[in-house]
Amino acid sequence: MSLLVKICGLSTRETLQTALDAGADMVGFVFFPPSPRHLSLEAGRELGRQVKQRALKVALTVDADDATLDNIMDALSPDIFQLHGKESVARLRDIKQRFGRPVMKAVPVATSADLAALPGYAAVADSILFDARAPKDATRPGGLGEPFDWHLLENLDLKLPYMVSGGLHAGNVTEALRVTRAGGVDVSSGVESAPGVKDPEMIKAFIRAARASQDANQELSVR
Ligand SMILES: O=C(O)c1ccccc1NCC(=O)[C@H](O)[C@H](O)COP(=O)(O)O
Repeated sequence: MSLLVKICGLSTRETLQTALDAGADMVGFVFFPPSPRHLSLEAGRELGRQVKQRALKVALTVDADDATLDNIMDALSPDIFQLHGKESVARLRDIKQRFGRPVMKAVPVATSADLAALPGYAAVADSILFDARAPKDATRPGGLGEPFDWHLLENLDLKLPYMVSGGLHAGNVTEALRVTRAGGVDVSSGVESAPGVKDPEMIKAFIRAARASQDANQELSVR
């Protein structure tokens, strides 16, 4: 199966176009006011129109209520909801039923104990995004540019598609994929020149490196 590459936290027409032209499979839009990547509904509507089915639109929310999700549906019509808060398994089921969209549940990872939540989520979610657990004093649960120990996923036996994220960049994405065997990679800080400021050259370099990793790891696996 082909590797999925997600560029998250896009907020300008120019950098969204760069990600689309460079072949991103998924483009992430953050709807979380404390984030430097937060989008207004109108900005989400405008950027969503630009995607034109060239990639999957991912709406990223944190413990959002139904009214917020309704507004995002109306503005962006996302292909996937990425739920990056403390959403329960029951809430995942509720959102899937109410909005009829696949949900990707972010699972914060710091130690192996964090994987205990997986079976419950895996029974309902359509995919999992493993991300570095945010420090207790963080202003947001993700997009912090810090990796977790990828070896924690080394013996993962998950039937669901999963992505790895957290502190990825063009220089470490190959190793992250080799260790985690993830089917997708997700990046935000690692393609920014400053918090919330996406860099076109960094976006292109990350996608190039991820595609090269996919080829390299496939070669290794057939040897
Ligand atoms: O990106 C944000 O600002 C953000 C805010 C609140 C919750 C999640 C957020 N990002 C989630 C993502 O999917 C990021 O791409 C992921 O955490 C990796 O971020 P980074 O370590 O900066 O590459």
